[in-house]
Amino acid sequence: MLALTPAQHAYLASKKQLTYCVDPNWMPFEAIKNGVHIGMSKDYVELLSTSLEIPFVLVPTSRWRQTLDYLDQGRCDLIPMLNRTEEREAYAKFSEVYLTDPNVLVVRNSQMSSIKSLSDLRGKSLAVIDGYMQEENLRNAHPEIALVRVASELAGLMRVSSGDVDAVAGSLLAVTRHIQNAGLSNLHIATDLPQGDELRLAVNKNNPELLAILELAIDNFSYQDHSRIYSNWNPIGITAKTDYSLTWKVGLALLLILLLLFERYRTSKKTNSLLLEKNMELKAVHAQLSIQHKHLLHLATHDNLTGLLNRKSILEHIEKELIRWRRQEFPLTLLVLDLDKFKSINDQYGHNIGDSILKTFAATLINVVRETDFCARWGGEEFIIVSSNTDTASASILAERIHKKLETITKPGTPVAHCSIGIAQYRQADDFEQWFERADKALYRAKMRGGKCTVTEAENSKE
Ligand SMILES: Nc1nc2c(ncn2[C@@H]2O[C@H](COP(=O)(O)OP(=O)(O)OP(=O)(O)O)[C@@H](O)[C@H]2O)c(=O)[nH]1
Repeated sequence: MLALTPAQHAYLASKKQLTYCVDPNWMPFEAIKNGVHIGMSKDYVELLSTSLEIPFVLVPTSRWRQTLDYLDQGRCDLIPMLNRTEEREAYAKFSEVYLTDPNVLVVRNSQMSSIKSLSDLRGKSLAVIDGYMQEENLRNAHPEIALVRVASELAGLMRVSSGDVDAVAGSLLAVTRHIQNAGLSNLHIATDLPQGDELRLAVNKNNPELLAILELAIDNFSYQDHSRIYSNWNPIGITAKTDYSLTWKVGLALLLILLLLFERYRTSKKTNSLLLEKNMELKAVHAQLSIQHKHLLHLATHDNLTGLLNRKSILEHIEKELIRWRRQEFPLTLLVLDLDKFKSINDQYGHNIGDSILKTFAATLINVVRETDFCARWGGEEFIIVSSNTDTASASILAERIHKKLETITKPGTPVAHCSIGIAQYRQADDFEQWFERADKALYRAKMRGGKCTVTEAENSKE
């Protein structure tokens, strides 16, 4: 059950239904087929509709640009899967990221060795999908590349395949699906692009109430929901199927070799195309496995609930950071954070609200720290931040920002969460345990002062 405020209930009751627009041609993420919405976003929309108890009605569009225009003009209430970009922020507001997919550069096999990264495309042509995030990113970041706008990923792949343009940028899942379905065997994935898809829900910027409601519903998506939707539209069973068909095709290839004795020219052509087809299948399987691998790696290194690094993985980062420290000493500071009176929040509001506070707290840390800092869930309601090139004084400023931010981000229906923070700067000859213990003692002192405050190791030792 979602913790909606009375105002949010009234908002939904007055709307009666929510309208949405999708990309008409972006499988497996989403598409419109014979007027019906299909793809992963369809399943997410159904989840939203069930948990908010309101019908979601598709407003069909024929091109992606039109989908964006409809949101801008308020002709639909939301787009369920949208990357955030500077240009889109002029008319849309975005939820947290809830689905990611790498983006890749695809080239012809014959250009495999000459185009290995974006920098090899200087003076060459690159197909981008009209209105997609990559069009905006690459237009701004790589003016030296001649961009060719195309209507869809498939149109871009066909033009690369025919030699009309040199490369195309697209989402890994969509690109591998098209290459496989259209049998574009002369294409090859050259590299990952720096920016992949980070998909969020988007509403018209004049509608922040709706965004707050949708965010509550997204928070409720479970890991099982995500993996069920992913496997609905990206069936992993392909590996087993491919094995059988490979066996069958190898048999056929042997038969063709016998026929070679009679029809040398025709048969060799067929064998060649068969091998190319198998090669493509292997590439597709390889791409699927690499997605699964990334997914599993993420599960092994990140905390399931908050998405932060887990304890095992932060310890590995710290080990590397200490090796770096020994080469070039720099101020390196550890912050240990613990939510205050969390047991009584759980007791009073229930475990689900407790979980939601942990997630919001984690998102706050990620927002506040620098890109070079590492944040992790240490366990339960305890978190740590390792901040490089930061001394105790700067870490105290960071801690203050966290306290302040917590005051402002409380969601409707949830209590204000506070935390206590202990800080210790790394010292030569410390091992991690000694360093952690010093920060933990400072945290204990902060708790003794009643919580909602920061104590540095220096203050702690004065007392
Ligand atoms: N909802 C939720 N609660 C958790 C999770 N992990 C740990 N907890 C709870 O966090 C609470 C921690 O309680 P305590 O260690 O007594 O700490 P506290 O109530 O925050 O008290 P102080 O730290 O002294 O302010 C326990 O009730 C745990 O069950 C989690 O993943 N979700």
